[in-house]
Amino acid sequence: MARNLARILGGCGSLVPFMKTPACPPRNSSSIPPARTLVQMLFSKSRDFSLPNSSWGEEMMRLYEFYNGQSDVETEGEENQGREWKRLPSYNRSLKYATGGVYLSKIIQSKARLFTRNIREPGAAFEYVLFINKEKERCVCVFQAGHLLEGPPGHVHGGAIATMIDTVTGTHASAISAPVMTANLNIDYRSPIPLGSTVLIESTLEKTEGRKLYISCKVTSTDGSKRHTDATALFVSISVAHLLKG
Ligand SMILES: CCCCCCCC/C=C\CCCCCCCC(=O)SCCNC(=O)CCNC(=O)[C@H](O)C(C)(C)COP(=O)(O)OP(=O)(O)OC[C@H]1O[C@@H](n2cnc3c(N)ncnc32)[C@H](O)[C@@H]1OP(=O)(O)O
Repeated sequence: MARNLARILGGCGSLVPFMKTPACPPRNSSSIPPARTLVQMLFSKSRDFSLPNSSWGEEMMRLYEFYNGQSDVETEGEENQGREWKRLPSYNRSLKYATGGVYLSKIIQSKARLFTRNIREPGAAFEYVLFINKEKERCVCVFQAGHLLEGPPGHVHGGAIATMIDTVTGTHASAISAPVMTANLNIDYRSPIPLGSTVLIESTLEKTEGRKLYISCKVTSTDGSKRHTDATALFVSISVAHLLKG
């Protein structure tokens, strides 16, 4: 299942064989990238945004190392090491493999990118890493909120918090039953989140009913002493055809 999610979450490099035309056709020869750049575009490995970068603060690094130390490292063809958690890689494309259809094909060839992984400046916006427990009952996300996410002065915008809750619960639901879409999201904002701080976002699978997955979520300070946000979410499993309607 985790491998299945990793496949869906995979990066844009692997889309290339499925594309009939270049992602951004050049208007004239002067806009053709140099050969070295083309080689990099075709063969470089997509950036995994869930790995540490220079913007991660002390608390972000401490928690990353804490959960990563309890996580299996995925290696091709090797047995799991039996640890409790697994880090979920994260790329700036939400789809790895095109499944056909003109609408989807247009999206893939467009500039569309996964919202939370769109801002390339390290530390500017959504810095996060997600871990899922092996039984998939729980996910934990370590989130550091950058300056572009300001809402009330010095604090994180409520929409940015909602985005992260949707991302964590949505990734959790996808790991259980991909693909899914958010049908309902309820949020109680209890205390503001200081900009630049690191918080924990934890999701729990409450129940499944046919195609419906009910997930609860809380955002707390990293020591658990402060409750920032509570949420509940309903996800519905969809067929890929649902996304092809346009
Ligand atoms: C190939 C794709 C792969 C994707 C994989 C991604 C991998 C992860 C990648 C990157 C990680 C980032 C993760 C981010 C996650 C973000 C997710 C979003 O933000 S999604 C965007 C916002 N959501 C919408 O735009 C939905 C719009 N709504 C719909 O499309 C439909 O309404 C939908 C799919 C939700 C349901 O439509 P129906 O036709 O399939 O099914 P019906 O029959 O209406 O509902 C099914 C059941 O759900 C209940 N239901 C539906 N909506 C409900 C609601 N709002 N409240 C309560 N119940 C509801 C119904 O009553 C029904 O229940 P009964 O089976 O009869 O018991």
